[in-house]
Amino acid sequence: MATSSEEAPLDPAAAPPVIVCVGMAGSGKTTFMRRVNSYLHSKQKPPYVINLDPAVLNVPFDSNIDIRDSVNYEEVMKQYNLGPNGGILTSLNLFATKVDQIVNLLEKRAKPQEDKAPIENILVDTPGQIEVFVWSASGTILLESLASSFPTVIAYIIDTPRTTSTSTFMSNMLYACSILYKTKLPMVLVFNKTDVKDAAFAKEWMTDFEAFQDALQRDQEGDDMDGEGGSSGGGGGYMGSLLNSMSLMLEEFYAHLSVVGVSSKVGTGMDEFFEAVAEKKQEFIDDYLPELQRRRDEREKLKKETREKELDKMMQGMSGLGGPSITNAKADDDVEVASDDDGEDYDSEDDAIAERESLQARYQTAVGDNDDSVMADASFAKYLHTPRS
Ligand SMILES: Nc1nc2c(ncn2[C@@H]2O[C@H](COP(=O)(O)OP(=O)(O)OP(=O)(O)O)[C@@H](O)[C@H]2O)c(=O)[nH]1
Repeated sequence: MATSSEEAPLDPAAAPPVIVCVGMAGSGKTTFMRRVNSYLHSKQKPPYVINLDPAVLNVPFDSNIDIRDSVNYEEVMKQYNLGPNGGILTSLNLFATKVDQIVNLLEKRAKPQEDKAPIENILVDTPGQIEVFVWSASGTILLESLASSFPTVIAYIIDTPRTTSTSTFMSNMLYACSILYKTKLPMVLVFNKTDVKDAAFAKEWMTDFEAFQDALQRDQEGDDMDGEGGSSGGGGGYMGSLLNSMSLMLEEFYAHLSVVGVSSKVGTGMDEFFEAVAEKKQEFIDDYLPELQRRRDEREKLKKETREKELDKMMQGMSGLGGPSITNAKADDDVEVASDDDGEDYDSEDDAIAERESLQARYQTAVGDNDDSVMADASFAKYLHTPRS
């Protein structure tokens, strides 16, 4: 029987976009996800929701795939003796081993089916600790796997009222910039909580360098009034000139972003957000997909070269066994090293077996059937269900 991976790949233009929501703790990421979810439901286009935050207590919307159904975060911390961040990271690592299953399932759901309409949007919620997700190997694997089948867009959520000083604004922009360069995916900047503070100031700072200069000046004056060097913005002295140069440097970065203002609480800005997602989806197809393909080809080439090198080495080794070597000294060395290695291997073999067994036991607990399992069930597919309610 043909597996989904053998079936015709999805046409990127017809494939649903994957919207990956990232944002600092308290930026309103969960509220935003809830709003987007209900907006799409109101348009009769229910999204496919994936929760990748193993530590979240309550998700105020139904998710189709929930990392918590597969990995027991508390148990991971206990079993591996980890803190909260290590627990999230290890949970993501365990979950990342199942990414092929997820992508296969999403590919199936994105194609027309007899009984179900194909999904039109895939929403992904990520852990509040951005760095754990964005900078971890498993985060990269998850994102790359999704991006290899679907146009993937990052929605970076920003707390607008807390970004009104030039220095916090710049910190946020640098963070967004680092995420963009790390993930290499198109990004929509979502200025949230616009019911409290309009995002016009931020849009202006991103498009008009002089407006940012004026704001810097104002922050500096504010700091001077504080007397102590102040904390309102950090526009003065060394900080002032640093912010100045950075805003110049970031001009190119701003040019590649879509910026929208939303209020997750009130519900404004949703149409603009989806327009931005459509724009970034097209950008993904035009710019990112060829780049992704180039990287994939490069990786394949490298793998092939390594394989050929190994094969070469092996063939040389085999021909060395066939008769007297013309480079005896080298051959002697080789034998010596080999026998040394053998001895060491034998000694450490017991350790290796013990280590393997203990790892095996932990892994068993992680994925196994016992009650302490950190993986709620090894037969993962059964958790890839439709919304619960
Ligand atoms: N006024 C206003 N408040 C908002 C908005 N969106 C979120 N909030 C509030 O911001 C706070 C944080 O929102 P969350 O959605 O929990 O933020 P989060 O980024 O998921 O936070 P973590 O769960 O800590 O990662 C809550 O008190 C929300 O009610 C908004 O658009 N307007």
